[in-house]
Amino acid sequence: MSIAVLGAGAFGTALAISLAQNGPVILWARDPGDMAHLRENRARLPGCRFPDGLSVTGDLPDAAAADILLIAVPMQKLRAFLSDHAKHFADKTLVACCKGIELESGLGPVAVMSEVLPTATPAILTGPSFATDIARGLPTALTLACAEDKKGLRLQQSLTTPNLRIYRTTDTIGAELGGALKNVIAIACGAAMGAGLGESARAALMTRGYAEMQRLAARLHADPRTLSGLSGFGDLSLTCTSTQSRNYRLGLSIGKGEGFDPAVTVEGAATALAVDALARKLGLDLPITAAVAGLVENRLDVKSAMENLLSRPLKEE
Ligand SMILES: NC(=O)C1=CN([C@@H]2O[C@H](COP(=O)(O)OP(=O)(O)OC[C@H]3O[C@@H](n4cnc5c(N)ncnc54)[C@H](OP(=O)(O)O)[C@@H]3O)[C@@H](O)[C@H]2O)C=CC1
Ligand SMILES: O=C(CO)COP(=O)(O)O
Repeated sequence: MSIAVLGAGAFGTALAISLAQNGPVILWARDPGDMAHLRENRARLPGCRFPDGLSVTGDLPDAAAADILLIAVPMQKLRAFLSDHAKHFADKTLVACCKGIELESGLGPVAVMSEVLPTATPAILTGPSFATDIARGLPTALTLACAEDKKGLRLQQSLTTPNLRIYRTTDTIGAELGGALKNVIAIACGAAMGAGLGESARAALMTRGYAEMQRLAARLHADPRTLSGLSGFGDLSLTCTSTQSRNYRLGLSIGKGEGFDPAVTVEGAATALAVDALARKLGLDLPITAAVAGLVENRLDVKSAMENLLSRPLKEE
């Protein structure tokens, strides 16, 4: 099965580098610049050399001729990207590699792909993985979710590499929620750490944040086991504890009262707003998510957000 990765950000580039261990891979960039010549993506993933099997193109129809298309553009850009190139994607197997919930619709990547391209086969690749770790060949495990199990099995086999171990599920809703929601909780954890509230506060936010993730997942009929796996508990643990995470770093800067580069991809910011709106619509109580929405919109400071959380009525765990 031939593979192309569409979107040459840090994650798309890292996946292409890893997959090229198995055979030829095409990496599509909207602006390839001198990547092909340098054999490196200096802007997004500096220091990670391209293996011989990786070719770079700016020609989308050429890349989209591959059997499997990994879509690695940010969540809030996904719908427009798919619509703009719909004629090339109509009957394809599309694997979303983004983590987030769309602001306008409250949908995750698989649902957006199904809506825009009803004749394509949608799947999602998600889980705890920093792009640099994958590109450097460090051991990483991810979840591949595809509602059609036979197709999911083929994808699992095609996307496994010597350092990338892929687990499989048919629960696309759980997989996309795990990846999206952990980013929101990572912002909360970063904010607490940045404001000097301590590691016990972070552990409480991770645990109660995980309860919010499970609450929303249950309401949207995800399998609870998915959330306790790589896309959920796994990615939450990684993202809430590492300064490699951009979501965690945004939180840190909010906690410290510092600015943050708006050009950096931080999926949890828009996702917090999308999930907060969705929770209100569904009548669900997601107080940490609501606090993060307040922080990213500058309606709330960390001190007040924590006071709000601590003064809520006492309840059973
Ligand atoms: N980085 C990581 O460690 C991981 C990231 N992810 C997920 O991967 C997704 C992408 O993140 P990441 O690669 O890190 O982000 P980056 O900021 O590194 O790159 C984003 C990429 O998307 C491209 N892009 C942006 N808008 C469009 C558009 N309208 N059409 C086509 N291409 C577009 C950019 O192109 P250009 O360069 O031309 O601006 C860039 O190549 C996110 O959802 C993230 O959560 C998942 C796991 C790990
Ligand atoms: O999703 C990731 C790790 O699994 C990357 O996290 P950030 O987007 O916060 O950098």
